Amino acid sequence: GGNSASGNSSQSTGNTNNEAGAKDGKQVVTFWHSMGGAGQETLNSIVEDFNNSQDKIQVNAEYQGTYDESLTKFNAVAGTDSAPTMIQTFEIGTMSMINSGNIIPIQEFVDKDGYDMSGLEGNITNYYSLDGKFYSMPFNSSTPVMYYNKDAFKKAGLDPEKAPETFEEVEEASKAIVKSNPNMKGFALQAYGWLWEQLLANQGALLLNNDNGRTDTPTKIGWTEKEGKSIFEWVKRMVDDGTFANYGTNGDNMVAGFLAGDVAMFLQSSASARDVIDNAPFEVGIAFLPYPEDQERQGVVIGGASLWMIDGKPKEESKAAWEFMKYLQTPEVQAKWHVGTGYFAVNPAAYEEEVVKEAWAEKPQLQVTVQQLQSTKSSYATQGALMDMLPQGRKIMETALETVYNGGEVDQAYKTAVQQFNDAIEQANKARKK
Ligand SMILES: O=P(O)(O)OC[C@H](O)CO
Repeated sequence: GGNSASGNSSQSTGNTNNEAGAKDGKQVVTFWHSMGGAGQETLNSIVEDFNNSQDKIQVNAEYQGTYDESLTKFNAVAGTDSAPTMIQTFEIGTMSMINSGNIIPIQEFVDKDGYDMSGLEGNITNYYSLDGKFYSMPFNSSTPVMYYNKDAFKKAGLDPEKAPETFEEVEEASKAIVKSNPNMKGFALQAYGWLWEQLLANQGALLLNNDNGRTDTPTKIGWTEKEGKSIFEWVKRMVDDGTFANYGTNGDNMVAGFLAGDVAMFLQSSASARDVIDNAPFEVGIAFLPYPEDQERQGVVIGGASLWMIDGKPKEESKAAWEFMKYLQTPEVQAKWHVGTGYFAVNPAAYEEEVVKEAWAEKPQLQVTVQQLQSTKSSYATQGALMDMLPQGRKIMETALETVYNGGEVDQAYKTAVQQFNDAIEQANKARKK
């Protein structure tokens, strides 16, 4: 996916024609995205299919770096002629996009067109529908899963068909791995705020108060000390055991380490499923996210990104982008997207398509990601948090995690992070009131 830490450095942008307006009688749509690797290949192929399917609209898909990088570029050109027609923005950018005044809510197109959004996956609607209104078009939805090396499990005397389910089971399995192969670590957790948020939600914990910002503007953090610390303490135990692989914030290095047999388990977006399964010289298992054994598994929050219509473009151009957005929702396109990447089909009718059935038979791991989403218990915790300071909150948790990876004490790192997180919430509220 397009996350800040594991973003892929691919520079291929497909068609780089960036001129707005009509071209050869065609309406040109400029689409900024953050898909690297298999995501980029699959997206380019879908865009090509769309362009070939009709002769009125030409979509130019342009890779703009990670979600963070793309948003920074966008903020620099918003309101000018260089702004794209539409942009893919990560889920935690939702509130800042809405507050920016730079977008046209998708709901306006839905209403004008009488377009039916009821076919969307319920968890995805839960995340993106605010007071019954869609501001952006759901497109690439993911959640993290646990990837593991089945061959290494066998070698360590572990059952490759039964992945560890709890934090404690992950620790036990990690010890067995290191014992059977001193050159391999047991487990890696990229210092990535998104993963920390998901491990929190899986315990039923809120990230922000006021029901994760779903019923009112948050005023402070929503998790308890026990919930928040459990993740740090778990990692700390593995650091102390010598079973933890420290890749810091670098997701690319972590995946490379897994593929090279340096570590047996890691957490990462389902978006990486095809890249990981296809590139591993061993059998890859995919499993649900772990949780502390004294809690019950609650499930995951929708991650990934959605598509935003940029305000201030000629009407015909926005209308053309809307046609493309609708095309992306069709079962055929969503089926191709799911099997080519590991992202969900936002339109679950896609799972009935032949290409999905074949892919699931051949790579059953792909289906585990969908099962984890569909077995998620609906609550404010798993609906996910909304606030404009969330990207900043992620950075705070990443710094705290890295401190612990590098030998720091949990109590101090945790306390500092909570303080900074609450400060960020307060500052964001003040800034908006100005
Ligand atoms: O890498 P992705 O696209 O699965 O997205 C992960 C996070 O939700 C981004 O905020």
